[in-house]
Amino acid sequence: MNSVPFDLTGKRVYVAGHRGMVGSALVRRLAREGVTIVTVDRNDIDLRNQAAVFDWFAKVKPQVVFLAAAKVGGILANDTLRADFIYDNIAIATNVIHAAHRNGAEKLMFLGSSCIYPQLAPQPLREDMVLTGPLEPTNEPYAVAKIAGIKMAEAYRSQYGNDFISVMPTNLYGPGDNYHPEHSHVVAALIRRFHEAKAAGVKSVSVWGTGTPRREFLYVDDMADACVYLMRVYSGAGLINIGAGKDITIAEFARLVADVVHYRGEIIFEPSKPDGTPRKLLDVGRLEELGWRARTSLADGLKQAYQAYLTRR
Ligand SMILES: NC(=O)C1=CN([C@@H]2O[C@H](COP(=O)(O)OP(=O)(O)OC[C@H]3O[C@@H](n4cnc5c(N)ncnc54)[C@H](OP(=O)(O)O)[C@@H]3O)[C@@H](O)[C@H]2O)C=CC1
Ligand SMILES: C[C@H]1O[C@H](OP(=O)(O)OP(=O)(O)OC[C@H]2O[C@@H](n3cnc4c(=O)[nH]c(N)nc43)[C@H](O)[C@@H]2O)[C@@H](O)[C@@H](O)C1=O
Repeated sequence: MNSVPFDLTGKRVYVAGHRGMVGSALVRRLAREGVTIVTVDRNDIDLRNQAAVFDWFAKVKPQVVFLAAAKVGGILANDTLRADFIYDNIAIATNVIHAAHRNGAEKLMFLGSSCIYPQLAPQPLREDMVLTGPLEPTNEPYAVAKIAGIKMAEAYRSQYGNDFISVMPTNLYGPGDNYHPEHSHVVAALIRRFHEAKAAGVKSVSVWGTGTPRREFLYVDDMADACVYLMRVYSGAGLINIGAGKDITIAEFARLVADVVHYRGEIIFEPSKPDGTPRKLLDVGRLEELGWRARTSLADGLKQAYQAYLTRR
């Protein structure tokens, strides 16, 4: 596996999706790197608009690109807004990756997701398991769009020699998360639901599904640190999983969140809501071989995430 030092110092670094949870964590993390961070608001450039993206790239010519922009959501959003998830995410990936190539970007990192792996693949999930089996139905459109982005990065490396890499993050949480009652991921959803139940003195709180699926959670500032680290040290066609290396059942996780929020009521499960894939623990062997490990424990991360929720603007 190639480990080629890439010096970020003094470079013009474009963070696509800079207002999002990962994008804002990347901006925080890159502030320590002596780079010129370049961003553009969605109201100015909709990354689904190819002409606008090509014009902007030709003017700004970012040297490095973190492609964190995407249509993102939890299991219910993915399962209901299926056309939006595939259209937006294929459009964003194709426009930004091609624009980076056309304008000579020295390096680009595409952010995929752990949902690209087959629904029932052996665990933990290794990077070579992509496309070895059927995908999880609830987020298949999103996963197909992410796989397209991965394949584009590989194809541009093969045909044009572009140094475009792809990383596969596990479930992420932390400051700047999306707290939408239906469309959020489980961490933000339960922080908000338990907090509101505590404030209202509600006797019980419902958690979707059976509580039996297992999930791995990585604090978003660890994710940003891993991305900057890999941008500096990794250059290759293969994917790199970014994870915490351990998982937990949703039932145990809900208990953890209730404890952090100090909610004392009952937790009841709603089996009519989708469980999604039973497990998606990432194999982080490649990441550790490259010298990076997650530092924030789930207990500490949840405390910080709850504080961020309480102080969010
Ligand atoms: N959250 C998670 O658990 C995981 C996330 N990922 C990946 O990490 C990346 C970031 O995710 P996350 O930070 O959670 O997502 P967010 O939804 O928090 O951020 C996504 C960002 O993309 C921007 N964006 C979306 N559509 C467009 C568009 N058409 N034009 C311009 N900008 C757009 C949004 O802008 P605006 O805010 O203005 O709408 C937002 O800033 C994504 O690629 C996602 O697939 C991977 C695995 C897990
Ligand atoms: C990152 C990943 O995120 C998505 O996949 P997911 O991991 O299934 O995402 P999730 O966080 O929404 O659910 C995790 C588990 O949690 C349970 N669960 C309980 N109660 C709530 C709840 O209130 N909200 C949500 N969302 N889930 C709940 C839920 O039933 C499921 O078993 C992909 O669409 C895709 O976007 C992707 O790549």
